Amino acid sequence: MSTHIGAEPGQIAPVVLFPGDPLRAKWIAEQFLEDVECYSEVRGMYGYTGTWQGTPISVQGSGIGQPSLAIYVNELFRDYDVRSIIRVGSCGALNEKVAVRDIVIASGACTDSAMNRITFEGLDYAPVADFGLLRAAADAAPTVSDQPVHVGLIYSCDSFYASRPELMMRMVEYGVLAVEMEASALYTLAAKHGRRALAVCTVSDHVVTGEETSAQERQETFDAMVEIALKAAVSAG
Ligand SMILES: O=P(O)(O)O[C@H]1O[C@H](CO)[C@@H](O)[C@H]1O
Ligand SMILES: O=c1cc[nH]c(=O)[nH]1
Repeated sequence: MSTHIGAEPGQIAPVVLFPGDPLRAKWIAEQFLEDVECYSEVRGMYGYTGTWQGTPISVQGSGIGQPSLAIYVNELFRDYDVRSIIRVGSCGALNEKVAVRDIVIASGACTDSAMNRITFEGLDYAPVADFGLLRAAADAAPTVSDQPVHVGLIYSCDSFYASRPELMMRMVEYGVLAVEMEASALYTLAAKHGRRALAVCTVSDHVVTGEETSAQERQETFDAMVEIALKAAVSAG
């Protein structure tokens, strides 16, 4: 067992779907996987392993924010030899071309986090998705749903309630599509460990217009994102 995950070696599949919300992990396991076992309830950050169309898949909650996510990513790669992690998250749209309920596949993730600054000192590292997973997800998207899909940059922000929202809008001037709180650390740690990572997010609200989805809509639209992630995981091998 690792420090924060209560699984024995071998209980976690090589591919992990990785929502922020541990109850979304439970929902994904119940809705999409067969022969499911719960391998961890430590801190209520549920982890499950099952199969999807015959392929072993795990789903693990990451918690909110990069420090929390980084704990689980490090332990999944280091202690459980996980090969690929696909974040399935919610995000806020940042420009008028992206609408609520659209899907955003993050080719790269900007951040205001100090985590990379400490690692890279004065250098700016560019955290990017694994290209094989990215291509597989983009190819899978139209086969799953007719929800619009955007591939591009997102912004992993440390603050949900930003004290300086004008800085978030500066990201928009440079083509950033959406804001969430985890992908940048996920991509950086995957690079460090020589593993693969991707973030597929559903737009749950619009930061500019204030439009929001209802809880029921969130549940229904999250379906497509999960299916895209599962298809990408299987087809990218
Ligand atoms: O829905 P999840 O995956 O948690 O993702 C988004 O939702 C949380 C904020 O409400 C942050 O974790 C953000 O990244
Ligand atoms: O606006 C949003 C929506 C989801 N997640 C975020 O971090 N921000």
